[in-house]
Amino acid sequence: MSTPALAESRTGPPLLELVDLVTAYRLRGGLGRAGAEVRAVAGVSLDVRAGETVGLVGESGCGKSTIARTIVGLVRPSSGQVLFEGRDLATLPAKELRGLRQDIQLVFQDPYASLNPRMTVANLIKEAWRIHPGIVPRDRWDEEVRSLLDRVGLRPEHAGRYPHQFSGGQRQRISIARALAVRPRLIVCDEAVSALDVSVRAQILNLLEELRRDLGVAYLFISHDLGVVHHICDRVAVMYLGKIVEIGAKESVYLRPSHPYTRALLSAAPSLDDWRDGGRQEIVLSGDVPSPLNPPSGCRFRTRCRLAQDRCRDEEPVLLDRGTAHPVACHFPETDPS
Ligand SMILES: Nc1ncnc2c1ncn2[C@@H]1O[C@H](COP(=O)(O)OP(=O)(O)OP(=O)(O)O)[C@@H](O)[C@H]1O
Repeated sequence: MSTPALAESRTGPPLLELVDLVTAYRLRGGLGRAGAEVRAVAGVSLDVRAGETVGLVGESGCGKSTIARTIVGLVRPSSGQVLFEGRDLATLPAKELRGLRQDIQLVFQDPYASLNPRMTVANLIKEAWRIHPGIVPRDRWDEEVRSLLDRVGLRPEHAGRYPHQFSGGQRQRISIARALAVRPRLIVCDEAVSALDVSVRAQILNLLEELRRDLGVAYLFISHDLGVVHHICDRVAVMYLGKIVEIGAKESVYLRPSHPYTRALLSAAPSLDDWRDGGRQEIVLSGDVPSPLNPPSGCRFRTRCRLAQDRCRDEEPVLLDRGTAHPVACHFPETDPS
């Protein structure tokens, strides 16, 4: 359901730009690791343009949520930059930063955890206007709540109800309404549809797509589900152990994956069976994801890669167009159709 034209025309300036972003957590204690640093995001560059949907995929623990949390300011980058329309979030004066925080909203996997159970839907939405005054005049709040609920497919009478009175899909609609209340330019969706069953998931994806079409909102769409990302995104970035290993237009990455990790992920995604006509052999990844506390030398994927050679141990591959259809961080990318 994405717009093919957008995938090709990346002309405007970036709305969001991550420049060599590193985000590390310092461990507090236990097992002699106190003070050790987990580089959950280990040098990521990525951009999202206005009205675009960029997917970020990878196994659990590869750093996707840390990227989301860094973008919205819940954790601070250790180095590198998060730029919004060219402005560095780390160096902006507090007042400008507040305005900018309004432009970027986060929608989580578990809407129940992010919705205060003691507030009605109307108050949850109005709270956003209390935090960011000046968006909607107070005398229009009730009217605007009704219009937002309508926008996300809920009814006016839902305004007076509490989060526990809704289904999972409806709660995610409330989260989206609350995010939209501050008129964001970018919504970071962190596994936003992962907890929903298939039919509700499709409804929420269609809603996000509709909002993009009507309001021009852009998405950074984080998911471990390659089928969902294929459905909604224009571009896709594949992450492994804190780094992007392959990035490009969705059609290019899905039809011509070049990194052995991307190939393995795609081959193992059951939700893509319809799309690929059942033609792909599953590539089984051996071993576990290494700890980001002590990542392998050279290529981080080499300990699980069936194509690894000595060079992969000695030299870290950078993200480059290597005669592949799009940039890939691999010394030995595969270019034949898989
Ligand atoms: N607060 C924290 N303190 C220490 N380490 C953390 C913290 N949060 C995350 N990590 C570690 O950082 C790495 C990346 O975690 P992150 O949650 O960003 O990955 P993810 O790809 O979003 O995974 P998931 O889909 O399971 O949430 C993991 O190794 C995780 O254990």
